[in-house]
Order: sequence, then structure tokens, then C-alpha cells
Amino acid sequence: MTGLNLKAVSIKLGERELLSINEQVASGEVLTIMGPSGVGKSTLLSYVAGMLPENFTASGEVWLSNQRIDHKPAWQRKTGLLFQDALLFNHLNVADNIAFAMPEQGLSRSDKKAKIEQALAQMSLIDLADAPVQQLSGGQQARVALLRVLFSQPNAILLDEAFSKLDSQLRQSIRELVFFEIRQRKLPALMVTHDIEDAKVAGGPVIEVNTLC
Ligand SMILES: Nc1ncnc2c1ncn2[C@@H]1O[C@H](COP(=O)(O)OP(=O)(O)OP(=O)(O)O)[C@@H](O)[C@H]1O
Repeated sequence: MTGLNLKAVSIKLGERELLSINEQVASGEVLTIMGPSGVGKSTLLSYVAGMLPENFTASGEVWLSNQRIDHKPAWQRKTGLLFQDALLFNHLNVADNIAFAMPEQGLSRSDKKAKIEQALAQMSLIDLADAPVQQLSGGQQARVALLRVLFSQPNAILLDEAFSKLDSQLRQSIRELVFFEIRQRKLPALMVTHDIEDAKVAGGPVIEVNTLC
């Protein structure tokens, strides 16, 4: 299968199992993970991304695009993470924030910039390539963060409360944009959220994890 496959993944904090999950996510599908605070939802995303924090251990297998990735370093896994904060680099302008994530494809600096400017225009961020990111609104920053993730050419998208800091109108438009890109690019996605509306709009399966022991 070309999507994302979590085979008997179990996350432990010390000796205590926080969460276990056995799920497949098809390409272009968003699997929503809901559940009470502290059960390990964010930690699961960190594990899939290859950034399991200290104190946690995990077992099971993670497969992405028919490759087992759970033993690979984070940079080889090609997962794109979106958090509630855009986490842009304040010392770089918009274009350089996006260029930072682009894999080396032998493109000249000006070709890279042209590609980025085209993508910015498609996301209604025209003429912002040279702007410092601190000058952007929350919604603009969210779109730059999305572009940065997409330009990194990920094989999967991980959304951790990605829309929770946006006001309700912006939330609707940004999440529609994110889900559109996920479908369009046929990427499997895991979404952690406390908002059932996010899950409804995503349209994929929803699981409730509540194995807090
Ligand atoms: N580095 C760490 N060391 C020890 N414990 C941690 C560490 N990071 C998080 N925890 C604890 O591990 C548990 C799982 O955290 P996690 O953030 O994955 O939960 P969550 O389900 O995503 O919660 P929320 O819905 O509130 O975001 C929590 O009890 C948290 O306090």
C-alpha cells in the first residue's frame, strides 16, 4: 500500500503504555486522532516524524510508501509537520523560509525564487516573497508554513492542532486549503485535533484514543 501504515505502534512513557494504534491511512486521506489531553497523541506524531522525545519509547512498525521508516533518521522519513504555531524563522524573509525546506534539485537561486513566487501568488500571498515573516498576519504565516512543508516534498503530512490558533473564519479557509493540497498531492495525513469540525471537514476516518492507563 502506498499510504501510511502504523502496525501495532505502542508509545510508552517510562514503563507506562500511553497509547497503542494499528491503522492504515490511504494516500490523500486524513486520519483524525482525537482523545483526552495527555494520552500521547502529539508524541505519536513525533514518533512518526522520527523525533520521539527523551523519556519515551515506542515499538511497532511505521511504513510509508511501502518502506519501513521507523528505524530511519527524521530527515529520511520525509514527513511534513504542521503545528499550531507556524514556527517560521524570524531572521529569514518569506521566500527564504520556504527555500530552506526545498531539496537540492540543481535549481539556480533565481529559478527557486521564481517557483516560490508562483506558489505564493497561488496562495494569495503575492508580492510577499521579500517580506520579513514577523510582518505577516497569522493567516499569512499559516499559509507560508504550509508552503514550506509542501516545498519539502513530503510523503506524508502530520497535523498537530494545526488550526487551533486561527480565528474561526481563517480556520475554515486554511484547513480547506490544507486538505485540498493533501488530496491533490495524494499524501496520507495524520491529524491530531480536539475539534470535531476539523475531523468532519477532513472527511476521513476518526479514531478516539483513550488508553490512558
Ligand atoms: N519530554 C517529556 N518527558 C516526560 N513526559 C512528557 C514529555 N513530553 C510530554 N510528556 C507527557 O507525556 C504525556 C503525553 O503527552 P502528549 O503531548 O503526547 O499528549 P497529547 O495527547 O498530545 O495531549 P494534548 O491533547 O494535551 O496535546 C503527557 O502526560 C505529557 O505531560
